Amino acid sequence: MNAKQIWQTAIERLRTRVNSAVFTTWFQGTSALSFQDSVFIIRVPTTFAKAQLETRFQELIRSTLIDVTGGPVEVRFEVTKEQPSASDASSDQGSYRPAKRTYRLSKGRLSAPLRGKRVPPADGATTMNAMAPSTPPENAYRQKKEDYGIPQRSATSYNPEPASEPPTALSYVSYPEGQDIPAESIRKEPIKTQEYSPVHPSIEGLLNPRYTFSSFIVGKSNKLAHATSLAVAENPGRVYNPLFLYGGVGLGKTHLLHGIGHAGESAGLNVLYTTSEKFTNEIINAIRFQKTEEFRAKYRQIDILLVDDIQFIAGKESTEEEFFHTFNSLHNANKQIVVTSDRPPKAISSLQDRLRSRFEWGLLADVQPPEYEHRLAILRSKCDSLRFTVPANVIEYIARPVCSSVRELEGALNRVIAYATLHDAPLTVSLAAQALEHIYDTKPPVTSNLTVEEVFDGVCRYYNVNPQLVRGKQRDRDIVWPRQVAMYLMREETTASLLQIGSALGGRDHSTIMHGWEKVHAEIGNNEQVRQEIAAVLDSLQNRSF
Ligand SMILES: Nc1ncnc2c1ncn2[C@@H]1O[C@H](COP(=O)(O)OP(=O)(O)OP(=O)(O)O)[C@@H](O)[C@H]1O
Repeated sequence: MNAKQIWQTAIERLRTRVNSAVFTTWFQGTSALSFQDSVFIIRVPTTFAKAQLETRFQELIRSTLIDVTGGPVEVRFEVTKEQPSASDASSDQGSYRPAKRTYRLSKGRLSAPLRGKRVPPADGATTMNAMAPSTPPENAYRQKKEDYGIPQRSATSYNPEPASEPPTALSYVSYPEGQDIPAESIRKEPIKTQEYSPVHPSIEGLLNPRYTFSSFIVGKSNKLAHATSLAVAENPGRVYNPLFLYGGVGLGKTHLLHGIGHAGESAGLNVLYTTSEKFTNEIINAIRFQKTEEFRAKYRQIDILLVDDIQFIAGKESTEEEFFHTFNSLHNANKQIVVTSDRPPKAISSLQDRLRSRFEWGLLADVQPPEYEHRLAILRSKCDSLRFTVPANVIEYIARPVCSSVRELEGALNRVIAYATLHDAPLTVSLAAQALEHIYDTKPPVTSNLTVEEVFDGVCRYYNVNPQLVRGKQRDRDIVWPRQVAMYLMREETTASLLQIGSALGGRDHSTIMHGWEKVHAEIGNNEQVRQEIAAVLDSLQNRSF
C-alpha cells in the first residue's frame, strides 16, 4: 500500500474511533503526503488543525497507522495548502472527503487471475471494473459513462496515474447498512446524485495481505472454523459448501475469509470477496441502471464467493432474492461459497427460510473469544510481525483482561507500543497499565466491596503504622512497603481509579500508584512469604478484623 491508501484505510478506522463532530472538524481535509522510513507525513490545512492533531490525536493516529501498516510508524504533520487541481485527479490525493458517500459498483472485485484475463495489462493501467469489457482503461471508463447516461467531461479531466491497484469505474449513491431501498422506488426516483468522479485506489474488495492462514493463530476457540476454512481452501466446492462462519466481532472471521481467498487466488481461481452491504448496493445500482444481466454474469463466473457479514441482507427483499439465485447457480456448478455472520442462520430473524436452509446445508462453524493462553499466543505473534520485542510480563498484562475481541487485543498492544515510543520509555507493566487505563478496564473484576478508605485503614492497622506517615513523603522501608501494599490492594480490591487511589494516598500520581502495584505484584509472584502476607492483610480486611 502507498501512503494514500494507508491513510484512506486509517481515516476510515479513525472515523469510528472519534465522534463525528471531532472527525469533521479535525480530520476532514487531511491527506497523506508521504510514508518513508517509518515516518508518515500528514498534510493538514491549518496550523490550528496541526496543533490540535498533535496534542490531542497524535497517539491515536499513530496506533491506527501501526495497525494498518503492521510496522512502527512515526507521525508528522505538515501545513500545506491543498494542491491546486490541474485535473479531477486532485481528489485522488488520499484526502478524506466525508460529505459524499459513494459506492463503487465493483467494490467486490474479481481476483487477480481473472483481472489478468480480462484486461490487457500492457500499459500498466488496470481494469476499471470487474464487469468492464476488455477495453483500454480510459475508453472503458468513457464507455461506462455513456452506458449509464452520465455526461462526460473532457478527456483531460481524467488523469489516471499508474496505480498498483485497479481503479474502479464509477461512483454511485450508497445506501447505509441496514437500510433497504425497494427496487421499485429506486427505478422511479430521478437520478440526481450520481456523478462521475475519478476513483482513487481503494483496498475495498481486495484481499488484505495480512489475513493469511499462516498469520492466523489457532486455539480452542477457533479450531473448527480454522480447520473447515483450510479444508475449503484446499478443496473449494468439494467439502463444506457453503461454509458459514459465525461469531462475535473481531474474532477473525474476515481473516479466515481472506485466508481462503488468498489460497484460491494462488491456485489461479476466480475469487470474489465482498460484503453484504456492497452486494446490496451493487444490486440496487444494477437494477437502477438496468445492468442486472451484467451483475449476474459477473457473479456467476466466480469460483469462490466470499461474503462478509451476510446477516445484513436479512429483510432486504431484492438483495435476498438475487443472492438466492447467485447462490443456487454457484452451488449447482460446484463453486465454493463462504459467508460470515455475527450469529448462526437460525438467529438471523427476517432472513428468508429458503436462504436460511441453504446456509445450514453446508457447515456452520463458530468462533468464540480466545481464552488467556490463546490471547498470549496471538499477542506474541503480533509482536513478531511488528518486529517489536515486548517483555513477557507486559504481554501477560495486556492479555490479562477478559477480552471479547482480538481486534481490541491488537489495539491494546498497538497502543502500548505507541505509548512507549511516544514517551521514549521502556515497555513495562506500569507503562502498559497507564497506556491502557482509559481504553478498557484492565483490572480483573472486583469481587469484594471494599472502599479505598477501608483498605487504607486496614493496611495501616495491620502494619501498625501512622496513617499520616503513609500518606506523607517518608521513604523508610517500614512506611514505603505498607504504602505500596495499600496501592496494590486498592487497585485489586476496589473499583477506584488510579486517580482516586492516588488522592487517597496523599495526592500521588497514577504512575506512582502503578509502580507500587507493580512492585507488590512482582513480590507476590516471586516470594511465597509475601504472598502469604498479602493474603493475610486481605483476609483481615475482608473479615473486618481490624
Ligand atoms: N486467531 C487469530 N490470529 C491472528 N489474528 C487474529 C485472529 N483472530 C482475529 N485476528 C485479528 O483480529 C482482527 C479482527 O479480525 P477480523 O476482522 O477477522 O474479525 P471479524 O470476526 O471479521 O470481526 P467483525 O465481525 O467485526 O467484522 C484482525 O486484525 C485479525 O487479523
